Amino acid sequence: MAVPLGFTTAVVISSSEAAEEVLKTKDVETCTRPQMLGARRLSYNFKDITFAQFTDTWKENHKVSMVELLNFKKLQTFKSLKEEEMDFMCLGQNLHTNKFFDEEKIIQLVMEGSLATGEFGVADFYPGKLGNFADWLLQRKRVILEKMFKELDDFYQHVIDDHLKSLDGPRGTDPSADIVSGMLNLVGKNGTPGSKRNLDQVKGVLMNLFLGGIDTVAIILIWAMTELIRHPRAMKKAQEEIRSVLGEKREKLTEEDLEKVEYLKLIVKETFRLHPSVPTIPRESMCPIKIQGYDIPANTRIYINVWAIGREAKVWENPEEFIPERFMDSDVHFKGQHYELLPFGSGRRLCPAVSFASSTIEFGLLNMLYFFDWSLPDGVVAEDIDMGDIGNISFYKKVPLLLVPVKHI
Ligand code: HEM
Repeated sequence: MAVPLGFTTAVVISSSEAAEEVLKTKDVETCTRPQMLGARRLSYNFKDITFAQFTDTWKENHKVSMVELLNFKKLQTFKSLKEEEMDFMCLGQNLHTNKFFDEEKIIQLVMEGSLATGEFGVADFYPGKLGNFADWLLQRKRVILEKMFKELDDFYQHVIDDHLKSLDGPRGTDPSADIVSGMLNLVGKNGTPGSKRNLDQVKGVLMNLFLGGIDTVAIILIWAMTELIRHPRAMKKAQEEIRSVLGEKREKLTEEDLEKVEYLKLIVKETFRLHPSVPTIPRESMCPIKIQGYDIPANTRIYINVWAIGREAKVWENPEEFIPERFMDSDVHFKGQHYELLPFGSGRRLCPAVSFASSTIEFGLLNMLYFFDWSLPDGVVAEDIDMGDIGNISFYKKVPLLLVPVKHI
C-alpha cells in the first residue's frame, strides 16, 4: 500500500511475502533509514547505529555492535552479569547503585527519550524552505527536545568519564570490556577520542543501547505476563514445567536452566508474534526497485508492518488467539530468516542484540514464574484488562498491568 505523506511517499508492507522481497531480495537497496527530527537530534545527527543512514559511520558502529552484542564469548560474560543483575544493558553501569540517576529517573528518561526519537518535524514530510520555516515556528517542540537531549547527554558523558577514569581497571579502554570500551577504542583509532565528532559517535551508540535496549525488553515481559494472566491454563502449564524440571526450593536460577524449559520459550515466541515491541520497521529505498511487481521510486519510505504480518490470516491459524503451542514442532524462529515472524527485523539492519535480548526476556520470565504465583488485584477480572498499546517507534501497554505476586514456597 502506498501512502502520500506531505511531499514524500511511504509504502507499507503488510505481508510476509512482500517483506521477504524487501528484506532479503532487495536488502542492499533498502538498508537505509528515513530521517526524522527527533532521531536526528538524539542520535547526534545520525552518528549512531539504529537511526543512521547506510553510511561509513553506520558500518563502523555496526561492526563494534556485532562484536559486542552478537559474539558468543561476550554473551557468556553478559550471562553472569545478568544473573547477578549487575550490568545495565552492557554500559558497564549498575542500574541499582548508579549514583548519577536513580531508578525512577532512568525509567522516566527511557520512556520519554524513546518517544522523542519518534518525533517528526514538518520538514520530514515537506522538505525544503517551507518545512524548515514551519519547524522554526514550532518552538515548543524544539525546547522539549533540547531539554531531553541535554539530560541524556549528561548521562552519556558520565558513562564515558567513568570508563576513561578506570583506564587501568577492567572496563577502561580495554576493547573487550563492554560496548562503551569498544566504541572508545574505535574512535581512538580514528583520531583523538575526546574530539567532539568522536564523542558524538560514542554517545550516538550509547543512545541506541539506553533508549532502544531497555524498553523493548520490558515491553515483551509485560505483554507475556498480560497474556499469561488472561490464559491461566498456559500460566499453569509453564509453571508446572519449570518447577518440575528445575526442582523445588532453588535459591537461584541460572541461564543454563533455560535449556530445560521448552514451553516458556514458546510463550516468548507467541508474545513476539502478537506484541512486537517495534511494530513497524522503517527502511528507505536507495534506488528505484520493484516489489511484488510494483515500481517503488528511490527515496521512498518503506514501513514493514511486523504487527500485521504476525496476524496474517493466510499464514497463522486463529491469528488473534494467544496459543504458544502453535510453535511446537515448528522451525519458525525470530532471528530474521522467517518473514512471518520479524520482531527483530532482518537482513543488514537486523537487531544486533537478538540473542542477548531474547535470552534476557526468557530469563526474566523464568524467574518471575518460578519464584512467584501471580493473580489479579481483588475485584479485577481478566476481561477487564485493557489490551491497548501506545507509542511511535516502540509500542508499550497503554494501561499499566497490575498483578499481585505471592512468593511460591
Ligand atoms: C525485545 C527486545 C528487542 C526488540 C524487539 C528489538 C527490535 C529491533 C528491531 C525491529 C530493529 C530494526 C531491525 C531492522 O531494521 O531490520 C532493531 C535494531 C536495533 N536494535 Fe534492537 N530490539 C530489541 C532489543 C535490543 C537491545 C537489548 C539492544 C542493545 C543492547 C538493541 C540494539 C539495537 C540496535 C543497535 C539496532 C540497530 C541496528 C541497525 O539499524 O543496524 N536492541 N531492534
